[in-house]
Amino acid sequence: MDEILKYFPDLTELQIEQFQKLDFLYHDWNEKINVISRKDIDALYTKHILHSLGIAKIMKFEPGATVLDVGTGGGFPGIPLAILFPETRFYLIDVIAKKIKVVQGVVDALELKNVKAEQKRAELVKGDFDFIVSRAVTNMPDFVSWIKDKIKKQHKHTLKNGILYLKGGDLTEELAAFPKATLYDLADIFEDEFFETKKVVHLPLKFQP
Ligand SMILES: C[S@@+](CC[C@H](N)C(=O)[O-])C[C@H]1O[C@@H](n2cnc3c(N)ncnc32)[C@H](O)[C@@H]1O
Repeated sequence: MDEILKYFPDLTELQIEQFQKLDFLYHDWNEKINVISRKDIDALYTKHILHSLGIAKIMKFEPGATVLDVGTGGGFPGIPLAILFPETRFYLIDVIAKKIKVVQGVVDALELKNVKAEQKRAELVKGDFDFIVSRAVTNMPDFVSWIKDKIKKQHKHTLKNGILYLKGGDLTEELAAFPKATLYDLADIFEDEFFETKKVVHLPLKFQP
């Protein structure tokens, strides 16, 4: 939890309480349904929560904005972002029903009113969103083909809307077809060797697939 406060010192008491509760909730749920690898669960705050919040260091979601989290698994990056931006509406989807069961359990326990979680395949999601976030789901070309018709064509929020994708490793080849993509290095933001190869890819609305 100290890691979160170090980089997000302005949290409200409610947000601190919600982030603190994640420790118990994920340990508890993970006993029943494995959504976080055993070796990572003890580093929950760094490897999952802070990593998810890396997106918030790149983009401030405005009140009323809508965010789709594709392939959320146990709720990453969607749940940490929903705690941080309580006025933003988050729609978390995953194709595996039992993962959504965990997400719904965490959402209910935290009383997060700004989150809807649903078992759904990305390609079948209806609607349009200001932002689409994701972590570790598929390669960028496939991802873009799944979701490119789900970003609002006209938006009243920020000029920087679009896709925010948490990625690791060398992305040169994967992003070759997306010259408008900007890479943000999380190692420049968070002091922990875990973030050495971690990036946020921002692909704005008018990208050219
Ligand atoms: C490696 S996990 C990552 C989970 C989470 N984003 C995280 O970072 O912890 C990939 C997730 O994507 C989901 N997924 C894969 N293809 C999908 C699709 N077409 N639509 C929705 N979810 C999908 C899987 O079920 C799985 O939960």
